[in-house]
Amino acid sequence: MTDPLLSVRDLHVQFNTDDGVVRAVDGVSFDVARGETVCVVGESGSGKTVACESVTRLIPMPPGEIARGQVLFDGEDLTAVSEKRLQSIRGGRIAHVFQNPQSALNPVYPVGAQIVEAIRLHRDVSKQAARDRAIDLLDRVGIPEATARIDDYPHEFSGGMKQRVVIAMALAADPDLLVADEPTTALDVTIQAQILRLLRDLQAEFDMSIVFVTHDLGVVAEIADRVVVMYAGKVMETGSVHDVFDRPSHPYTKALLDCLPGQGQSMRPIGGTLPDLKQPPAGCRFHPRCPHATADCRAGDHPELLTVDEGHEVACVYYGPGYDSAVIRGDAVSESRATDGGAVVADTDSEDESSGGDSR
Ligand SMILES: Nc1ncnc2c1ncn2[C@@H]1O[C@H](COP(=O)(O)OP(=O)(O)OP(=O)(O)O)[C@@H](O)[C@H]1O
Ligand code: NI
Repeated sequence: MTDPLLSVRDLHVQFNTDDGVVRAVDGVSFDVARGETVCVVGESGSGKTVACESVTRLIPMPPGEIARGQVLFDGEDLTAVSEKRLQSIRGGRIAHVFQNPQSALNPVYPVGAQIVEAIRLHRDVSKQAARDRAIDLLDRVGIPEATARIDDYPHEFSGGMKQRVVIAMALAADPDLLVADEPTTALDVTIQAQILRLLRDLQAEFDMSIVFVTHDLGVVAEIADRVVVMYAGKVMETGSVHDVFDRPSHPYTKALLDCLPGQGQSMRPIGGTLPDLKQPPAGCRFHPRCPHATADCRAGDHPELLTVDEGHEVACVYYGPGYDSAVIRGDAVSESRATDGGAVVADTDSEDESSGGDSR
């Protein structure tokens, strides 16, 4: 097995504010293999952006601080390298794409000039060669008539087309890793789907790894190889997209999946709110909202990640000694569904039961 391209290890990122220390990322570890798409998912405020921006130290420091941990990129610890070294990696070997394409484009320059600049920043090529490559990139990301549009200004493109331009710019230096933070959230649904398909195609073509941040599990199903489920600064569950969708094993993951709109339903939020990251609850961060919480969940440290299947890890006491994980995984639920109508989970909804009990 080759080393992962990116290995985030025991990362602790905090914000030292007047009101106290916000522990936004609190001991997060995950790997990204070459050519792999890893989705980081979780509710708003769970630390997804802070974790991903810390990879290239994009968070404001101060008030931000990487208090502990390592970010190994191709074996080099990016938390320890010089700012100069980091600048050459940013936009070069690691490219970021953000939610709002507007913020990545300069309104006073034509898009082509901006892509040419991005290319020439990281590659020693002539202006003409860079311009040809810019046209090629615009074409590859699906801008129609790229040759004619290269000298257009950002405002002459629609939101979806602008995001394509930004993606072309991110690809300019042929990065090994693309970090995309909710790149489709601001776009309408059809455009979202097109951009996701585009990223999937480009990944294969450019042989990139992608870290994709989203709070939308529908998007995860669409593009992820592996998934990191975050909650309140912690990794709650991690595994392949099949592990997480077919055998969700943390009550939080299950709750997120239950929020996915089913037939004729709209998105439902999980009950309760995120904990205060300045004073997180003792024990499992999710216990105040968890229907299965026991005294063990309410005391001590947040549970360790435990391996439940190869490559599938869960931070929940139910996978430790003395507990029956079937209660969470639902093996017991489907059993009892067949016999007593599935009264194990608290949210028994009689209408759901009559329509087959499919709560997803
Ligand atoms: N500059 C800052 N100063 C203080 N706290 C911050 C700062 N930036 C982020 N935080 C806090 O860090 C926590 C994690 O935020 P983050 O943006 O990573 O969440 P997220 O999972 O990306 O959410 P979203 O889905 O809304 O983008 C939040 O509680 C947020 O308020
Ligand atoms: Ni975010």
